[in-house]
Amino acid sequence: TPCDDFKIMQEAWNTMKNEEVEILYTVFKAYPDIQAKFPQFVGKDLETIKGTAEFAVHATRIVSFMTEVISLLGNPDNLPAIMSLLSKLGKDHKGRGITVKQFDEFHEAFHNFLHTHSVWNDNVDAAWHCNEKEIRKVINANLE
Ligand code: HEM
Repeated sequence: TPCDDFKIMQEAWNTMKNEEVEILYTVFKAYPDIQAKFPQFVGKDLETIKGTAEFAVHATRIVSFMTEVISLLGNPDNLPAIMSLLSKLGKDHKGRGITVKQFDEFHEAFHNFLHTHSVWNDNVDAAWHCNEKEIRKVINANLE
């Protein structure tokens, strides 16, 4: 299955994973309701907060989480670790009042970011979608 092509997914991600600030900026720009859930960013001008240390710190938290999960893919021994990371992410965000709909929005904006990178192609896309589907299932089950 395309899910087994996790290596091409990891290689593609490695070329983008240090664009933390651009990734969070893309998401906030497309969906101000996501920005509004952050006590430290609510009501502030996105262009201004983009350059702050706080913004970089939080962007790096999110993107490092993705890197951690993506790195663990492909080894069945890592499945319990992946499940526990994703369940915790879902539960912690549920506790903050964040919805599946907002994760869908995040997902869509994040994909717009991914697709604008030259490394993206049909093989990366297939591997990404297959793995992501499984990942989202676990997060959603804990958000609901
Ligand atoms: C869907 C919209 C999302 C909203 C509204 C949201 C909101 C938040 C908020 C308010 C915090 C706490 C910030 C703080 O304490 O300074 C947080 C923490 C965090 N978020 Fe999100 N988040 C979203 C999606 C995501 C996604 C997609 C990921 C990763 C794939 C993620 C990863 C994290 C991590 C790793 C933390 C820090 C650990 C924690 O406290 O749970 N978030 N998020």
